[in-house]
Amino acid sequence: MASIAEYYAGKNVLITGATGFMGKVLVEKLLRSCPEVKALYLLVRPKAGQSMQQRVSDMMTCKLFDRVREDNPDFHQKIIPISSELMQPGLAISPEDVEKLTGCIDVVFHCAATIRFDEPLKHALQLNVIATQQLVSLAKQMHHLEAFIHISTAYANCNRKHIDEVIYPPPVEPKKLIESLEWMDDGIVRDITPRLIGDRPNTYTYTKALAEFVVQQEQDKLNIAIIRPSIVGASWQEPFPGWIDNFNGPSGVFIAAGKGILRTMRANNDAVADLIPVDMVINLTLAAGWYTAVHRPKSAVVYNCTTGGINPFHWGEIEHHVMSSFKRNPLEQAFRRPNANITSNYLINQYWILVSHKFPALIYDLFLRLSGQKPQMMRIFNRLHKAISLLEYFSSQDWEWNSENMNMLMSQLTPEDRKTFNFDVRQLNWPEYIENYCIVYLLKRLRNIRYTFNTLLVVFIWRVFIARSQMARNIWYFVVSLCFKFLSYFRASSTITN
Ligand SMILES: CCCCCCCCCCCCCCCC(=O)SCCNC(=O)CCNC(=O)[C@H](O)C(C)(C)COP(=O)(O)OP(=O)(O)OC[C@H]1O[C@@H](n2cnc3c(N)ncnc32)[C@H](O)[C@@H]1OP(=O)(O)O
Ligand SMILES: NC(=O)C1=CN([C@@H]2O[C@H](COP(=O)(O)OP(=O)(O)OC[C@H]3O[C@@H](n4cnc5c(N)ncnc54)[C@H](OP(=O)(O)O)[C@@H]3O)[C@@H](O)[C@H]2O)C=CC1
Repeated sequence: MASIAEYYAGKNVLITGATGFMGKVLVEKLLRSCPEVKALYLLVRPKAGQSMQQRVSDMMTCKLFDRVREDNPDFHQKIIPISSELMQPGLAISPEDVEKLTGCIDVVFHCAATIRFDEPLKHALQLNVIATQQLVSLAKQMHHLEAFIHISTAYANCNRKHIDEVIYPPPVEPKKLIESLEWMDDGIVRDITPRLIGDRPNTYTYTKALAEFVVQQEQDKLNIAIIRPSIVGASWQEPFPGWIDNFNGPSGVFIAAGKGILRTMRANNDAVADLIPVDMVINLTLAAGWYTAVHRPKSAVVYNCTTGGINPFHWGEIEHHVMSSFKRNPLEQAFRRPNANITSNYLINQYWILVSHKFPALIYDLFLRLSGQKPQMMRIFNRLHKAISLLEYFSSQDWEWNSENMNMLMSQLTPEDRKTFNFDVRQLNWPEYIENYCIVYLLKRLRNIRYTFNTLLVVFIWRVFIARSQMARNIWYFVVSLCFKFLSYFRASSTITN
């Protein structure tokens, strides 16, 4: 049987959400560990004044792709951006692109979603459910499609305590919900949202559950796998330890605690913190793509991609390791010395919010006002309180996920693939992982300080040298005039070509 890299050799892969946190890691890993992959078609939208091409070019220059760049400086030739806005009918893909994609795609990875916990229901439904439905329709037209991999979340069924690797009946028939919300204005939808989502905490988990059902409906026509990661954190090993590019989930909490801003949060010390590193999730996703295409299971296979049942770590331990890491390696410009505590007691938490958050913020803002500056600390705390209030549901209780399919998949890999696409969460050393998670921010800062220091040093030595030596002065003027001539030449040639 073909190894994972052999399977992807010569394949055309379609990826949605490639500009996001997990999508980037997926693109990087495919290019690095499956170097014979034919092409990656990325569905990308223009955003914040940047064209789709510009966004993809910027993404490929980021540090995450350093190792790929080293192995293959021309890797960008394998990336084919396709303009697509998933909120639009037909995903706003041009007819020419639809023809191109239906004719050549072998594997689809659907990562795009809105992961905001406060997303209005209509918007979350449009992106997480309707866009998924449209992508599935497009996939059904693909002549050579071998696998459709949908990224869901382990919390899609967080209204249950024990979660098996099955697709549970949806809380409502998605088609009916879409039809009924169509005619309602945003105000009415906002009012009825709590009743609709019922015992789920937000529109995110609710719409991700509906999306799983939508994908499952096509299991007779497509080879489907559904990946359900729990809380996706910084990378464990690849392409280097501690890579993260956002403040979602625990990352924002860790930084707020490291900066000494966050002092208290509601979480259960003894509850399992089901964190999983992004590189492990992506390794499992690629392995699932391979398995689905090669074995073509009769029905959709669900992979609960979690750590708690196999290598549990608890919020209390996380608190301990995060705080000790920041105490040993303090962040720059911290508001106060880091000292955050978690408690499951509502009243104790409220007390500390008053004493350790609101009171110091008030004093600091008073100081800013008196010194003629704009007060800002209370605003920061209000936003932080909003963010953590949305996360507390996940840190105050625990769930049990069955992960038999994850174990089954691991047993199917060759020993070589088990190393290259490692998702064996038993190998995770939590204290070491947390240390890397926290320290990466510090390293970035230190690197900036080191660059600034080195630049200043060079300028200083040069100034001293120039002031003392006629020869150094001559070399300096020669180099400057050469640069000037070069610039003039380029300006002139670009004017001619325009
Ligand atoms: C030592 C202690 C150990 C204990 C530690 C316990 C950790 C317990 C984690 C559980 C984690 C469960 C995760 C479920 C697992 C999925 O299913 S994963 C999907 C995860 N999705 C998310 O995490 C998205 C959550 N975020 C959101 O929904 C939105 O960002 C929010 C929170 C509603 C805020 O929205 P917004 O007000 O429009 O503004 P936004 O620009 O997004 O952020 C505003 C500010 O909040 C801050 N912020 C955003 N997110 C966070 C955050 N997670 N934390 C802190 N600040 C944040 C931002 O930095 C920003 O600050 P400024 O830069 O303006 O100063
Ligand atoms: N992060 C986590 O902890 C977890 C994530 N997941 C799941 O993993 C997947 C990826 O999550 P993650 O990478 O963290 O999310 P990000 O928010 O980092 O990325 C979301 C991606 O979706 C794209 N997207 C959003 N809206 C649109 C749109 N209208 N049209 C086109 N593209 C759009 C974004 O593109 P753009 O850059 O243009 O905005 C981005 O590429 C999601 O399905 C999520 O549910 C599951 C469990 C945990």
